Amino acid sequence: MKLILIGFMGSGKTTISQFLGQQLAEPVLDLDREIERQQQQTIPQIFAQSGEKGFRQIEHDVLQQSIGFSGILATGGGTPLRADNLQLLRQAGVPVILLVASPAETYRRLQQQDNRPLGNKLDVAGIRQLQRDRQPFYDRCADVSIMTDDRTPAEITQEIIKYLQK
Ligand SMILES: Nc1ncnc2c1ncn2[C@@H]1O[C@H](COP(=O)(O)OP(=O)(O)OP(=O)(O)O)[C@@H](O)[C@H]1O
Ligand SMILES: O=C(O)C1=C[C@@H](O)[C@@H](O)[C@H](O)C1
Ligand SMILES: [Mg+2]
Repeated sequence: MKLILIGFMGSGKTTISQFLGQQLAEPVLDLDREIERQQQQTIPQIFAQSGEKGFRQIEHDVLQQSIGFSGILATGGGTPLRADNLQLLRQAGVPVILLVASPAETYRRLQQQDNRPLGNKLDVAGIRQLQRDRQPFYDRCADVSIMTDDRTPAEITQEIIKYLQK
């Protein structure tokens, strides 16, 4: 593993991981996509069948399998919430980068897709509250935090590369 991206839904983990993979010529593993591949179900289908509790257990198991992967790991928005996941992410011994977007920008981005069972029903106030609830978990995990509002994926990617070169 070369680096790990964490952050709230819509902060850009999946998008930025693809840019970083291109720029750094590293393979990319997206935890949500890997879960869907292994389960042969979409994330909404897993939530509908097994609930959030079932999803979190699958997420943990797939993270445990994936943590030895050498490349760029994009996590799910809730991955750092479990203490055992936090431990796995920290033990990887690579930079953990937190991507941040404001509630209004997050709302705007989440409108573009209907594949987040925990995000799609939230209004801006609901997003602000859930971000607040999760902030301590993200902070415990992250080495550095990067604001993504009003910046293109290419600009954010360059900032991360600069950080890695320091
Ligand atoms: N810097 C940015 N500026 C504008 N739009 C962006 C930016 N980064 C990502 N987006 C858009 O926001 C949406 C969410 O991005 P993405 O899927 O990468 O988020 P994510 O952090 O992986 O979310 P999740 O935790 O739900 O997997 C996408 O439609 C994407 O194109
Ligand atoms: O923030 C969350 O709890 C989630 C984020 C997504 O990446 C998915 O992992 C799933 O929709 C749950
Ligand atoms: Mg994603």
